[in-house]
Amino acid sequence: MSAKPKLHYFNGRGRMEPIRWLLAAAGVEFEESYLEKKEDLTKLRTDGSLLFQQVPMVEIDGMKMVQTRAIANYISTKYNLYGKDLKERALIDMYVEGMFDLNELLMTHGYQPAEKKEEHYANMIDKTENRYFPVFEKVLKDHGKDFLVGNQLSRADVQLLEIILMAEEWKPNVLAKFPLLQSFKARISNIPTIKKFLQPGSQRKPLIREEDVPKVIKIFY
Ligand SMILES: N[C@@H](CCC(=O)N[C@@H](CS[C@H](CC=O)c1ccccc1)C(=O)NCC(=O)O)C(=O)O
Repeated sequence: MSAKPKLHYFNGRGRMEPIRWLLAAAGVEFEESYLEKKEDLTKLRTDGSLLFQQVPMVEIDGMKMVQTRAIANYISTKYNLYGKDLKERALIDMYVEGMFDLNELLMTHGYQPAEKKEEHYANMIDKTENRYFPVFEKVLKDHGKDFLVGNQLSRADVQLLEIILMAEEWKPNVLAKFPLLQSFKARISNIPTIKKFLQPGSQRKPLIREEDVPKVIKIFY
């Protein structure tokens, strides 16, 4: 039995949350090592653990993986969350890259300075409702299956549920015009491994509180 993956990041969502979601959906237990101060980051850097001096870093299968997308690709391939063939993987990649673009907005909103928050929010919600969610609503309609690609769970389904929940945190009725996304959310949330991850006490991280933002920034700058 290989050792559990070990995630190195601060105790929050940031760029590591999509990786936590994938591991949880795959039913893979993982450990976490939290960076709490700049010295914790410096230590990882000086012992040569960070290829680009950055986190996320995941110790998995004897590797110290960095770069969120590379880590997510590895986990998705290893745990069969990447479709059944090259064409399904191509669709999954397109959908997931779009989701990463939306996630960049959703993930960073809480970190925006006061003077940028209103404009950032308007753009974030506009892109959510008018660029990204309409695409996935149509994919679900045209594909007509339980999942976005093929007929099995993939990383695309996992990451779409993650961003749906993040979008709802900022705008609770964001799915009002997307009935197929509403049923998708209920269906995927009910998958046992995901249902467990959504329970209180799991390793899923909460939305960052405004008062904690300076503490996170201080670790990295
Ligand atoms: N391409 C890479 C990029 C990885 C990356 O940007 N890592 C950062 C920490 S995460 C960041 C922390 C505050 O800015 C954050 C925290 C919360 C939300 C968004 C970003 C880092 O290590 N910054 C130190 C440095 O760059 O010297 C990847 O996809 O993995």
